[in-house]
Amino acid sequence: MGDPHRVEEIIKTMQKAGTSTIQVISDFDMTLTRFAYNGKRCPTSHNILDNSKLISEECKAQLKDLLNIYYPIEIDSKRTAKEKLPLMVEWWTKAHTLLVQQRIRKDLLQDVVRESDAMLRKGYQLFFDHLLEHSIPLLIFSAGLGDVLEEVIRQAGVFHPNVKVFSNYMDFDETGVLKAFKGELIHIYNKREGSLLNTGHFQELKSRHNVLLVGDSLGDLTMADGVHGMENILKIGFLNDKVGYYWLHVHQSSLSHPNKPSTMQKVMFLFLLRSFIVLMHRQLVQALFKCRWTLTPC
Ligand SMILES: Nc1ccn([C@@H]2O[C@H](COP(=O)(O)O)[C@@H](O)[C@H]2O)c(=O)n1
Repeated sequence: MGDPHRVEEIIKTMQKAGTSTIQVISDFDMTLTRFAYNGKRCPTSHNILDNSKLISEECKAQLKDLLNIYYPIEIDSKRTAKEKLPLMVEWWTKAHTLLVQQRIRKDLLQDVVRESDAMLRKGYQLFFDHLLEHSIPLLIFSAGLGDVLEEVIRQAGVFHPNVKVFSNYMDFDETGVLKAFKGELIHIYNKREGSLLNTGHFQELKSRHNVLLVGDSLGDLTMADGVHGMENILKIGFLNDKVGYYWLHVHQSSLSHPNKPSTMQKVMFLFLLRSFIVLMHRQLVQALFKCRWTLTPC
């Protein structure tokens, strides 16, 4: 936390305002799902499909090549969002074109998810159930694959009525074969609540001015842009491998990412480290003395 006092203030204000004023906006991949389990990377909603039996070996190799080219760009903290945006659109477009060529069958998506290593984050049950219990809307904004991620949530038994997903959805033909993707492409830099509200489906959100925002990348920071009359926002970022301290640099007020230390913090740290070493040394000397006294017969 950049400013723990401010975070505490926000939490207290939100608690006082009550559950009827809150909405939760969350990213999906690597935020609601696990980043790794037993030392192994968990799949994104795209990866679930990419690595499945529905994709030919040749296509798998092509999708992997794309991942190897574009993922390092996605997490490169030296490039600006402006620089990355066209490249991300390029990645998503190429990958979706390849997926469409695979003639994926809708009725097999359930199996693919069941056979995958997809896993919701530890504590997900409590999180989803608690929001339902208090009728708090959970909006999931994902640049992943809507049909796949919905299935992950459904199979985990937490696709409650208060959960709304905003993502890339597949368009199937009358025989249930993938023919295209519906609507505007959603990538990591255009996830916004504003576009949802314009559809008129979520009028109830207009009275919810307090937001809990959860994500893991820079693009996720703007997911609440467009929330009407926002009063308080608490942003929680998961530090996976997307150099997360930038979250704090941008929004110092309410994040739980490790920050890049200031000079003052470095001086404090060195001072504390020195005090700790001196103390340990003293205790060690005392212990040695004590030891000698105990061992020496009177
Ligand atoms: N072909 C692709 C394209 C993107 N990804 C990953 O999906 C993530 C987006 O999903 P969110 O729920 O986090 O919005 C993104 O971080 C990409 O790394 C992919 O795996 N394959």
